Parts: sequence; C-alpha cells; structure tokens
Amino acid sequence: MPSRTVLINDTTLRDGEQTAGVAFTLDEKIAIARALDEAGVPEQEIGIPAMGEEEREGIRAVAALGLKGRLMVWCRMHDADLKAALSCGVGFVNLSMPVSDIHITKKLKRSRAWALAEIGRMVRRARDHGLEVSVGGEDSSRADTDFLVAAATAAQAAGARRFRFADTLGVLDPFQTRACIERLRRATDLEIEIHAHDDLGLANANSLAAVLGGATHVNTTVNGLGERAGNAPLEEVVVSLKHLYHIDSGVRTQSLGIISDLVERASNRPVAVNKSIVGAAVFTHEAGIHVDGLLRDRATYQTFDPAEVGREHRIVLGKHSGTAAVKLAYERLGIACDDAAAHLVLPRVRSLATRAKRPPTADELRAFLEAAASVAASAAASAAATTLATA
Ligand SMILES: CC(=O)SCCNC(=O)CCNC(=O)[C@H](O)C(C)(C)COP(=O)(O)OP(=O)(O)OC[C@H]1O[C@@H](n2cnc3c(N)ncnc32)[C@H](O)[C@@H]1OP(=O)(O)O
Ligand SMILES: O=C(O)CCC(=O)C(=O)O
Repeated sequence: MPSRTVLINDTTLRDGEQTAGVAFTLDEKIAIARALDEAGVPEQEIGIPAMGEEEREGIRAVAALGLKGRLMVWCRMHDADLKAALSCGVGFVNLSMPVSDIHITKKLKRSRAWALAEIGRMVRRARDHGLEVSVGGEDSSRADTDFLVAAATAAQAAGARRFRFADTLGVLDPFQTRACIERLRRATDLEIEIHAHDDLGLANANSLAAVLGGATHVNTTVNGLGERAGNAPLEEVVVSLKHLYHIDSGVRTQSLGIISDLVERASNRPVAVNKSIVGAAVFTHEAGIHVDGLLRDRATYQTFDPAEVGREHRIVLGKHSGTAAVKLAYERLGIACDDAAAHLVLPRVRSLATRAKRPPTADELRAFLEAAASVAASAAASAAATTLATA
C-alpha cells in the first residue's frame, strides 16, 4: 500500500468516558490529554459541552493546556449544544446526526428530509461562529447508503470539513466497512473518519478496512474503552497501521504502555493480561517450541519487537515448557544444568505448574535439581550394581 497519512482522533475523553461506570476527574482528564498529546496523538475529542458546567470547565481546562494537537468537542445536532460548545474555547466541533431510519424515526421522531435540512442549518451556524465542523453520522452502518451519501453531501455543501462514519453498534465486518467508506470516498471530498465499536471484536479490523477504503481519520480510545464493548483501541490501530501498511500515524509507540497504565488507573478498568499490544502477558512465552525458537532467533515467534511499545520478552516455566527453557532458567540462577538434568527436572516443573498454577520459584528450582541429581545418582548406583552382578 502506498505511503499516506492517516490521523488518529482519540476519543478516550469522550466515548472512552461513556464506558458505563467510568468517570474521570479533572486531574485525570488533564493527565490523559497531556500524555496523548506528548505521544504525538494529533487530535482528541475531549468532551460533551451540553452535559453541564462542570463538563465545560473540564473542556476549558484541557483547551487551556496549549496542547500541540487539535481538540474537538461532541454535540448533538442541536442549537443548545452548539451554544454550550461555543463557551468552551475549542475550535472544532463534531455535530452528530443519526442517519439510520430507525434512529431518525424512532429516536428523534423525525424524517430523513428534516435530518438533511438540520445538517445544512447547523453546520452553517457553526461555521458562522468560526468553528471547524465534523458531521457525526450516528448509526451510519445501518443507514441506507444513498441517504448516507446525501447526508455527507449536505455536510460538505454547508461547509463541514469531515464526515464521521460511526458503526455505532459494531455490526459491520471489514469487507462491508471498506465498501461503505469507498462509496463515501467517491461521493465527497470531505475528510472521512471511522468510528468503530468492538461488539463483535472487529473494531480494529474495521478501522483498518476503512483506511483501505479511503478514511483519513480513525477514532480510537486507549485500551479500547467506550460504549459497551468499546471502541477501536489506540494501541491496536497505531501498531497495526505501522506493521501491516507501513503507515506512520505519528504516534510514538514507546508511549503506548505508559498511556495504557495511566488510563487503566483513571478508568478503574483492568486491562486483560492478554489484551493485544498492552496486556501484561502478551510478550510472555512458556511453550517449549516457542521458547527454543525465540532463543535461536527472535523472529521465529515475534510479531514485532516489544521494545517498540516499551516492553520486553519474558520467558516463564510452566506445563508446556521444554528443556531449553529449563536450562535457561538455571542459567539465569547461575546454576549449571545439562540436558540430562533438564529432562529430569521437566516433569517436576509440569507437575508444579498444574498444581500451583504458577511458575516454580528459584528455591523450588534448586530443590528440583537436587532431587533430579539424587535420582540420577541412585540410577547410576543401581546400574553399577547390576553391572557388577552380571559380571
Ligand atoms: C452513540 C453516541 O455515543 S452518542 C453520544 C451519547 N453520549 C451521551 O449521551 C452522554 C452525554 N449525554 C448527556 O449528558 C445527556 O444525554 C444530554 C445532556 C446530551 C441530554 O440530556 P437530556 O436533555 O436530559 O436528554 P436525554 O438524555 O434524556 O435524551 C436525549 C435527547 O437528545 C435527543 N437526541 C439524541 N441524539 C440527538 C442528535 N444527534 N441531535 C439532536 N437531538 C438528539 C433525543 O431525541 C432526546 O430528545 P428529547 O429530550 O427531546 O426527548
Ligand atoms: O455521531 C457521532 O459523532 C458518533 C457518536 C458515537 O459515539 C457512535 O455513534 O458510536
């Protein structure tokens, strides 16, 4: 794929905070916004002005930090929301309009014609106030495609710079996502942002597919926070863009682990140990064949160098270990262990890992080796006795 620019718009402070039960303090918001900015995240959606004065104060405080990146706030396609946004000192507003029939008719009790007219009216109003505008197409994935194009066209005609394609319920697959974005790409000159949800575990894949289809921006959240199953995780999108398509999003990957830890604490949402890129165990290896391969050449079992995200490989002993890992464990303790001894130790490691569900401690390893040595000595003694008896 040719080299091109894809910009991250991180919405940890908006959709991320919409995760049920998550609420950031002002200090946490500031720390997260700063950390993302320092990591090179070029855009952040930092809140919802219509929520009230406290939320607006938080938005103003983040806006006053003088961050390098562009800041955006989220509004309904609503005069009162725009008015609230105007008092926040943020120059970029996402005006959201549901575009699926079920949302337009059942939720808003309006018509498609009303929705198109409101997009035109509200975008022009925001532009008149000097704001840059993105139109958020809520539930884009369930919208009639011709109407989706009409909504984006109306947004462009009124002066918006971006259309956000929201897979609000996370119901698309990557093939459908790419096709929808290609259709939009052909129909408008707007920036196109993908906003994917992970209900079917496809948020990152769908975001990448959107990029292949022509999306210019990707909405992400740290650790994949967000409504229900969450949004496309920042760390997954950034590392995937880099490794699959050689697209440098400008985000420093070495910062991803630290930012993940920060957001894990602030959100009080533990990150699963096997969470890709940032989980505590994703660079930990136990299986004998893998460890043996890694020790010979890391490329055998390494997707990417963990140092890229500020981490390193860890080798642990367990039920699936082989003798190469056993010998390495003793080497690290400064104890000699040859092949024969490693073969005798291995069943003890397997047994302990199964019973205790953890790797052996250094003391246990020493005890295993002593036991193995005494088994070997008595085997040698009985072999010698047999030899003498048969001589
Ligand atoms: C898919 C998404 O993530 S969209 C973002 C969702 N985020 C949030 O809802 C979090 C913040 N929300 C809030 O603080 C509140 O819901 C507020 C301040 C926005 C609104 O609060 P309330 O006025 O009490 O309304 P309430 O939340 O009960 O209902 C939502 C209202 O917005 C209307 N609405 C929903 N989406 C839109 C839209 N895009 N444009 C215009 N109106 C909309 C609904 O029809 C409903 O209208 P009604 O009050 O006339 O019946
Ligand atoms: O309308 C938008 O800006 C997107 C809102 C959103 O978070 C979603 O649809 O999931």
